[in-house]
Amino acid sequence: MAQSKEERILNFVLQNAIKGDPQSVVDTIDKYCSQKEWAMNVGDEKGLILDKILEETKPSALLELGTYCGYSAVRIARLLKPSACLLTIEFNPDFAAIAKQMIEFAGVQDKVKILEGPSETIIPQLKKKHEVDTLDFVFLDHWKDRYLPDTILLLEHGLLRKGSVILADNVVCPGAPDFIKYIRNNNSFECTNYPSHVEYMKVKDAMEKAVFLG
Ligand SMILES: Cc1ncccc1-c1cc(O)c2nc[nH]c(=O)c2c1
Ligand SMILES: [Mg+2]
Repeated sequence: MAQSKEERILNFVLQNAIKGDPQSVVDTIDKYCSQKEWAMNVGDEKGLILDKILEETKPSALLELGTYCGYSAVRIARLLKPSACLLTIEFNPDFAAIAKQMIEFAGVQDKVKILEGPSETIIPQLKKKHEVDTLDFVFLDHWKDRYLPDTILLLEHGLLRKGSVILADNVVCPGAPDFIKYIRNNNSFECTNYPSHVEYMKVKDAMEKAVFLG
């Protein structure tokens, strides 16, 4: 069976990165995806914005929507305190299998839990099945047309508290106009836009931070 792009990315990491070194895994994926095959990792430019917001927030309970190959899960986990936990939801089982291996190779498996399935099914289960109280940080990086409905699900299930940070990738390209319209017009959120570019490209993109005010 022909290898998938995601398998090629994983194999490049397994053969070129340093086992147990999350920074080298992040750098190796960026090297492959900027020089060999483009892939939808948050990348190094937007990754630095993610890093800065994580360092400001110092979260303990985190949720990521859209694991893909595990690039951002490794990037996030490398900055977390030992007791912190990142839950990451991935709909595609092939991507989830790649991400599991990527996360284990990076040595951050104790801080990351991959939940396989649709976000609309898993979000309502987070409190009872995954022992979540409230989330300190949420990274939206899955399907743009799920950003708004999943944000509403988080609110409806009491998963946000005063100060919870939502960070959304790709609010310019591919764009999430309904999410942006809702969140910027909702007085319960304080929004900040971070202009950037699509990973590994010169095309304009941006990230949006929305702090829940309770
Ligand atoms: C695929 C693509 N083509 C051109 C421009 C941007 C994208 C793109 C970039 C991303 O960072 C994405 N993140 C999560 N989910 C996506 O679907 C996605 C798509
Ligand atoms: Mg993205």
